[in-house]
Amino acid sequence: MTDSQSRLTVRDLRVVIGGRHILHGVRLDVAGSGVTALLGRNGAGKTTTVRGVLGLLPRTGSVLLDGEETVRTATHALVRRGIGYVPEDRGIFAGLTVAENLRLAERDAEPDYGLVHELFPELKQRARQAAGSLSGGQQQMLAIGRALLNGNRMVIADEPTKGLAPRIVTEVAVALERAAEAVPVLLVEQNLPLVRRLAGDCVVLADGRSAWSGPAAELLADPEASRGLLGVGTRASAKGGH
Ligand SMILES: Nc1ncnc2c1ncn2[C@@H]1O[C@H](COP(=O)(O)OP(=O)(O)OP(=O)(O)O)[C@@H](O)[C@H]1O
Repeated sequence: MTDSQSRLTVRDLRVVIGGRHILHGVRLDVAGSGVTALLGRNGAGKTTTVRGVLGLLPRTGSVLLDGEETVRTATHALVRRGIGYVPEDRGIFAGLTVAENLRLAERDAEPDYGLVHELFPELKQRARQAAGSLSGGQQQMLAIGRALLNGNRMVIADEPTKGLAPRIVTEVAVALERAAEAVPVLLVEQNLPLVRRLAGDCVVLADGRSAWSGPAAELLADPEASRGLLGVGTRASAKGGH
């Protein structure tokens, strides 16, 4: 890790939806480099945490981006301050071409197409193809590429490998690994072998709270802790993949 300061520091994040308390005080630090994984069983609150951080849901608590409080900052302003988002459903425009999807995401005066095309040469080759006709893996690469186009301070990717074939998961993993060389990544992920490969630190949520945080390797080396926190044995999940 080149930067010991947290890029994102979340404290006591609380979200209430329709009168129901979904997050009860999440604590999360995203390192200044590399991949930090956000883990937890289905329904633990991972997506709600991401949406809360981004201001897509009303939230209270503290969300510091490079030490600056953003908990009252609107989503559009937060995005301009440098958070790239790869949503769970990828959020690409199926009827537009690959190039048009990227152009729509341009924010900086000089968007970094060099980085995007270096990481994902296919996006250059398929520039004129309708995004809706791309494979799931290619669409994911478009979604990640779009988040890397601008000089972001960090990227948040919500389950980018969900539903992808194993070979494509490997491609997305390589892409994320390379993306994390350029910008710190907060990765929501259920694929534990992928977490083992990519993540430095991880935070595990349970019932809308942070239940564990520390080095991902440490958690995944402890089958009992993994089973208790994630509901899976790490050996079984290594075989099963997802
Ligand atoms: N819009 C909503 N209205 C009501 N309840 C919601 C809403 N969004 C999320 N929840 C509830 O909040 C809890 C956390 O959901 P969330 O999607 O954040 O979990 P998750 O950890 O991302 O799960 P998964 O791994 O299945 O995506 C769940 O019990 C879910 O049913």
